[in-house]
Amino acid sequence: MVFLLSEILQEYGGKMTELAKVIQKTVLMSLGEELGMKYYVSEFGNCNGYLRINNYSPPDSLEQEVEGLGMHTDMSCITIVYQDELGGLQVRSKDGKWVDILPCEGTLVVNIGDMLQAWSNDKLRSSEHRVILKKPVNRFSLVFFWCFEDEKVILAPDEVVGEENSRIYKSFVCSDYLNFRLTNENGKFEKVGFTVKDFVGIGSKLK
Ligand SMILES: O=C(O)CCC(=O)C(=O)O
Ligand SMILES: [Fe+2]
Repeated sequence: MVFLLSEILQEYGGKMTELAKVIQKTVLMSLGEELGMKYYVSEFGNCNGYLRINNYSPPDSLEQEVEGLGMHTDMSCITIVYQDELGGLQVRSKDGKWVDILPCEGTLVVNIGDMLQAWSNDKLRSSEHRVILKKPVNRFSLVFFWCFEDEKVILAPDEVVGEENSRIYKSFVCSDYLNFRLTNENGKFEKVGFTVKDFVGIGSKLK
C-alpha cells in the first residue's frame, strides 16, 4: 500500500512538475517573450514542487459561513489547485468582494504566489484567497506549490522593473520570507494581513 502510494505520488509529482514548468514559462512570457525566454531558466531553473493534500472535516454547523482555510496568499511562484466537486474556493477581488471559483470537471486553478509578485515588481499579483465549507461532508483538494529554492535571493531584474517604474521590493532570501510567514506573529497573514510587501516592501514600516 505504501509502495503503491509512493508510486502514485512519483507519477503525479512528475506530471505536475512538467505542468508547472509550462505554466511558469507561459506566465513569464506574458511579461514579454524575450524576457520570459531569458529568465525562465536562469531565474526559475531550480524551482521545486511541493504537493499538499488538503482534507477538510465537515463543519459542525452550516448556519454561519465556516472557513476551512482563512484568507491567505501563497508563498509560491505559482500554485496549481484541484478542488473536488464541492467547491468553496474563493478569491478576493480588487474591491474586497469574495468571488466563488466554481469547480469545473477537468479544470485546474492557477494562483500567482508572493514570490512571483515580488520578482515581477507587482506586474503579477499574488491572489488573496480562502476556502469556505458549504456542505456536511469532507472536502478534498490537491495543491501543487511551485517554489524558488530556499537559498535563492529574490530581486526583480531591472528589465522587469522597467525604466519608468520604481522598484517596490528590496532583495530578500526566499527562506527568510518563509520563516517570517511561518514563525513570526507578524507574518500570520490570517491574523494581521502582512505579506511580502510588509516584509520587504520599500517603505514598509515593519522593520
Ligand atoms: O483547498 C483549496 O481549494 C485551496 C487550498 C489553498 O489555498 C492552499 O492550500 O494554499
Ligand atoms: Fe492557498
